[in-house]
Amino acid sequence: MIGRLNHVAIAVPDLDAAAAQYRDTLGAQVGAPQDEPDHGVTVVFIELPNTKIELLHPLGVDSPIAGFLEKNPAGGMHHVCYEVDDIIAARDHLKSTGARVLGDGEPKIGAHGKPVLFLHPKDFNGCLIELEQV
Ligand SMILES: CC[C@H](C(=O)O)C(=O)SCCNC(=O)CCNC(=O)[C@H](O)C(C)(C)COP(=O)(O)OP(=O)(O)OC[C@H]1O[C@@H](n2cnc3c(N)ncnc32)[C@H](O)[C@@H]1OP(=O)(O)O
Ligand SMILES: [Co+2]
Repeated sequence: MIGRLNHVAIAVPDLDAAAAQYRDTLGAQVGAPQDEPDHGVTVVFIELPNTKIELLHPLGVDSPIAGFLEKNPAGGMHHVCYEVDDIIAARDHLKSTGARVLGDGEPKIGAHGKPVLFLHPKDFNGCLIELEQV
């Protein structure tokens, strides 16, 4: 069911500083910040030869990553995103296994304009999983 690793997300306390570090210190190809108000974050994507890094910073008052940054003020690995062919079939299969699908269970459009869903980290070895239909 899960396919390619689409991205690894890192929550950061200072988005501009983290983007500059990836661009200048690590010599990576860094995109422009994208506000995603529907998800409560601003994101910056870093293109790598085999996947992407997604830098995340809270946007708005009730960002879903605010609690994570309070617990991890220097930032930290936040989630991995796997690609799936059919996000509804994946969701229904996962729910049938007892996995918790976050939110109302309906996919939202993510940063790449594709449907995404999230699975509770406590159900997957402490790792927050995002699924993106490609
Ligand atoms: C523009 C979209 C973009 C894209 O790629 O397309 C994105 O990726 S948007 C990314 C931001 N959106 C989300 O993360 C949505 C899903 N996340 C959530 O709903 C919450 O973050 C949630 C429920 C995973 C955690 O929320 P919160 O921290 O407020 O809740 P708790 O304090 O109750 O946490 C419960 C428990 O889980 C641990 N936790 C929290 N976040 C993570 C994490 N990223 N990885 C691993 N574990 C996490 C937290 O420490 C609690 O553990 P406990 O032992 O009970 O203290
Ligand atoms: Co993501």
